[in-house]
Amino acid sequence: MPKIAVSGLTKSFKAAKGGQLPVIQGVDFEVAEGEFVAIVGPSGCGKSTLMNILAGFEKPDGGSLLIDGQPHPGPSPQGIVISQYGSVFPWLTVQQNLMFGLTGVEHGVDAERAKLADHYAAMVGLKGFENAYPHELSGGMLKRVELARAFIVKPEILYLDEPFSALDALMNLRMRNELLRILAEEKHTVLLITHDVDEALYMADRILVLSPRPTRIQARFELDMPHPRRLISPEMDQLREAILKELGLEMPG
Ligand SMILES: Nc1ncnc2c1ncn2[C@@H]1O[C@H](COP(=O)(O)OP(=O)(O)OP(=O)(O)O)[C@@H](O)[C@H]1O
Repeated sequence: MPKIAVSGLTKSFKAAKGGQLPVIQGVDFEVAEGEFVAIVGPSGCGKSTLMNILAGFEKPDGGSLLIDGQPHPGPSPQGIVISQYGSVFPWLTVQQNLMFGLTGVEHGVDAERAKLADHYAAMVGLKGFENAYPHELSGGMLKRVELARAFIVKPEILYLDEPFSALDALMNLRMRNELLRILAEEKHTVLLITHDVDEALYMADRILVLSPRPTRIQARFELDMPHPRRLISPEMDQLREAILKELGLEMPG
């Protein structure tokens, strides 16, 4: 059974000038457990709307969305979203931010939760910063706190909505490697929404290309390649060109 099964999904919004603005027009795909699927699409096509529906924050008008064969349970710790905007609490230390989501009895007493928080802080390279406040950290370090905060609750699905797009180019590349390293240790199902084709090529097992709004899936690409990947190779160049062509960007011959 697929982890996520989406079929015939549709969504419209009320348009500012009256009438309906169709945004999603019949999206179908499945994601297997442990698979990393990237969804790329042109600006304004409906990527964030699709992600909000997939993560359970928004209801579709039509179609079905099943998680483990069941109707979507809505937002829950089973599915964690990481977006470009960040969600770290500025008034809590790194350790307190990481402990925040550990509310279950299985997480034990405070001392055990603090130990778990420190383990995850170390996993994302923040050892020694457990007692630092967010304003004392760089943008890349804040992103690491967010990754740790997502992984510590052991979500079954990670929803990544342009997670690294607010970082500078070098930090963006670092965080891709960091994410892949953690995913190799702790297998999760991942859905990444991005406009960055290279980000998708670097990390995903499969890439779905969305059409302009009202969006549907226009093309699908399989990437049966081991990690770490070289972004410059004849195979990657061919894939990149094919995806950019689907997005309406022809490379000069
Ligand atoms: N709550 C809403 N009410 C009305 N219209 C909306 C709403 N949310 C999104 N839209 C419209 O739906 C369309 C798709 O928006 P969405 O943010 O999903 O696109 P996107 O592909 O994520 O965009 P970008 O690449 O620029 O981030 C846009 O035209 C937007 O104005």
